[in-house]
Amino acid sequence: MSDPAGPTLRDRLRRTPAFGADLPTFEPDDAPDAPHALFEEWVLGAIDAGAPAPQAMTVSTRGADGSVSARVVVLKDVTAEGWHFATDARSRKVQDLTADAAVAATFYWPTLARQVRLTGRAHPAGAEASAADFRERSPASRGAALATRPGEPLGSHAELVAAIDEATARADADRALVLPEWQLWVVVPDEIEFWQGSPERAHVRAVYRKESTGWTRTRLWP
Ligand SMILES: Cc1cc2nc3c(=O)[nH]c(=O)nc-3n(C[C@H](O)[C@H](O)[C@H](O)COP(=O)(O)O)c2cc1C
Repeated sequence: MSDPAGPTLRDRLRRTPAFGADLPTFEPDDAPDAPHALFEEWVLGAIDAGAPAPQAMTVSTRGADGSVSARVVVLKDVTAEGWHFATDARSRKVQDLTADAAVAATFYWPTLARQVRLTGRAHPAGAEASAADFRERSPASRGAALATRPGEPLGSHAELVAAIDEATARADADRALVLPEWQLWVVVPDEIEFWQGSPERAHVRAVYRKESTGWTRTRLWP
């Protein structure tokens, strides 16, 4: 709780700057023809600049009942096919995407004041790619994935820790062990927006849209 005599939460939020001063620039006129190349440039720039969790991707979905939800996942790769992430087939996001493939994915690199927004559709990458992704995980990550029962009520934290210990030992003993519910998913965008914040508030915004002839690129008012 904040000190009742001190500044309010509202004051603190208003006084906290959203961006730093030393920001990169973005010139859409010089950007690559395909958004994949620009995204790669930006995510590599975020990694090289030491941005925290540069691979964090917020995936937003819509369920069969129309309810929406969003959560952070780890970006595994970007290929000509799309943006890859891995998850458990029993999770809400997979239930949502199975009912409705429409998806949005968002990246934000705060120290660079850069945001990327994708919208499109998602599909599973297939059993082989999913198993390969699972096998590439560390024993601890495989153990954690094997132990969990996504979204089910959990009695205590100790129960989780014991389940992870037991599953990690199994994963350690058997390199070939794969969680059947492990799924690699691919987000295939039809629109990608790149946004570069500016200390002068002249933010730069450009959107790529997929047309039958290829990608178009348009500068937008921020
Ligand atoms: C930084 C970060 C990375 C995460 N990476 C993943 C991931 O790669 N896959 C995943 O299923 N959940 C990941 N999670 C957990 C999800 O955000 C989410 O809590 C979980 O997948 C359940 O989501 P759902 O019930 O909406 O499907 C991550 C969370 C954070 C904060």
